Amino acid sequence: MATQVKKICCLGAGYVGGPTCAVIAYKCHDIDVTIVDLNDARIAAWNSDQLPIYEPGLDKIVFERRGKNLFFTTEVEQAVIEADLIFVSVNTPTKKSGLGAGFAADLAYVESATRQIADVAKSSKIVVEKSTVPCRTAESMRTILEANSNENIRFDILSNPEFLAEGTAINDLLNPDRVLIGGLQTEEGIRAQQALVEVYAHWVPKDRIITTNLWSSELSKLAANALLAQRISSINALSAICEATGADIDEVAYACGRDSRIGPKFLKASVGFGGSCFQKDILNLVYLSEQLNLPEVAAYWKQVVDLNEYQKKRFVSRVIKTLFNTITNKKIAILGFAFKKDTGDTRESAAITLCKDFIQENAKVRIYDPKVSVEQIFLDLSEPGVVDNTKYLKTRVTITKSAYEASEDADAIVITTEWDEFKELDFQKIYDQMHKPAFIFDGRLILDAEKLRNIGFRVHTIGRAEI
Ligand SMILES: NC(=O)c1ccc[n+]([C@@H]2O[C@H](COP(=O)([O-])OP(=O)(O)OC[C@H]3O[C@@H](n4cnc5c(N)ncnc54)[C@H](O)[C@@H]3O)[C@@H](O)[C@H]2O)c1
Ligand SMILES: O=c1ccn([C@@H]2O[C@H](COP(=O)(O)OP(=O)(O)O[C@H]3O[C@H](CO)[C@@H](O)[C@H](O)[C@H]3O)[C@@H](O)[C@H]2O)c(=O)[nH]1
Repeated sequence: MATQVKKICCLGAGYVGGPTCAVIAYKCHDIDVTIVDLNDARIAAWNSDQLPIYEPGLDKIVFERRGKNLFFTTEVEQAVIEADLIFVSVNTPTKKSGLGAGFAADLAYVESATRQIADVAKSSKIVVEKSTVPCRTAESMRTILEANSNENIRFDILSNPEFLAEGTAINDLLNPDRVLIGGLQTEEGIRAQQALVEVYAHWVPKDRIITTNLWSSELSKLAANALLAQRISSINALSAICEATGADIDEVAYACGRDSRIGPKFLKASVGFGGSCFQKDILNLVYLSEQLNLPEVAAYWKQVVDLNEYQKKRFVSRVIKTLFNTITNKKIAILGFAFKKDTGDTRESAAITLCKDFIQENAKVRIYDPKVSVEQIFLDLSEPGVVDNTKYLKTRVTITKSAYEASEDADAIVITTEWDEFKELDFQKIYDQMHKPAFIFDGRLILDAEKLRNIGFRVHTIGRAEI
């Protein structure tokens, strides 16, 4: 018989912990879900009308269950003591210093969360690794937890990586392609695995709940992200060939994607992938491969990230070259700052690299994004440690309230995020208020180039030759 889970605690109220556990509360009224975080402001926001993250459909779910079987608190100890299953959903950023800096995942938050559980638990717990971690991290967690268990307390450890994508998180959680649960293949491990299967089975068909051993589960998360990012780097590499030959990347992607072995998804050329996961997780895989003395494997995956950097730089060069090899004091309207549409998240957004490069070239950058705050944009563009960088930035960067305001007197528009509202803009109005020649660089292939050319724009699209 599987243990029945009645109380869940989630350590980490971020982009994953918040939506994931809110959906569990929404679908499992018989389970109490408490999401905890060390960050007071974040928890206060989860308890307010203005949630700390923007995600379509999230408000409805949180507002419906909050205070009933969904709770947000900074009282970590109490929540851990009461829970029978604990998700560890803390951040695992790339290490900035020390061994493996720039590649390895920083596991300090995972370890401290694990120690916290070991320190305060007074009864047996199922501990679930939700964060994305290097393969075999569960072993270190188990060692820490087992060193603190006794005849009255045992800890079972599971790996349950999250596959949601930002912007579609709620739909991804409500209708997942699969849920992956890895466990030790012992009697107790399998029992713990089944307990978590039963939680998801409240709404996920059982044939979509995959159970594997711990290490396959951990590695599958890194592998899935590496494979997805590899598709984008592949299509972006082809976009460079299209620009040089007259082939059209959307047509190439469509033609290739119609092969059922390839499939149509994740073949959209862009200014480069962003987000908190792809780069971090591939670098993590590169580091793991090197640690395993597999340098050829490491080099193979590293190329996916290198190509992504190349794509961003290639796009910047195209803009500068087209604007007569200088953008000094030219006004460039940047439409979109988030790393993709339908999120306010800017982590590793290609727009950051592009804006920094334009500022380096002394351009005046006017940025509009429907969901990213002014403070966040300045934070992303500032260079830590450089004195008065913010003061300088304010002379170069203007954040506007609309795409129209951003493009006033601009020399060029650069589309960096594929927000739907950019497709609906009145481009005649925009053209009329821009310097001439008026340039548009579509880094997301969302605009009708023909229509824009008829208005008078000079249009440059990623993956298409200049006309
Ligand atoms: N963002 C995504 O779309 C996504 C998707 C799948 C997996 N992941 C993975 O999930 C993990 C979390 O990502 P995220 O985007 O939610 O990160 P995040 O930074 O938004 O949230 C992590 C939260 O954990 C909190 N925290 C750290 N240590 C804690 C502790 N000991 N106790 C309580 N709270 C603590 C932090 O204050 C922070 O609010 C990462 O490993 C990430 O790779 C992220
Ligand atoms: O065809 C495509 C698809 C995506 N992107 C870009 O790739 C980045 C990542 O997009 P996406 O994968 O949709 O969003 P994430 O929220 O980063 O989700 C990825 O990373 C998560 C964190 O690990 C995983 O859980 C998800 O399964 C995985 O899709 C964004 O900049 C997109 O604009 C493209 O350029 N072309």
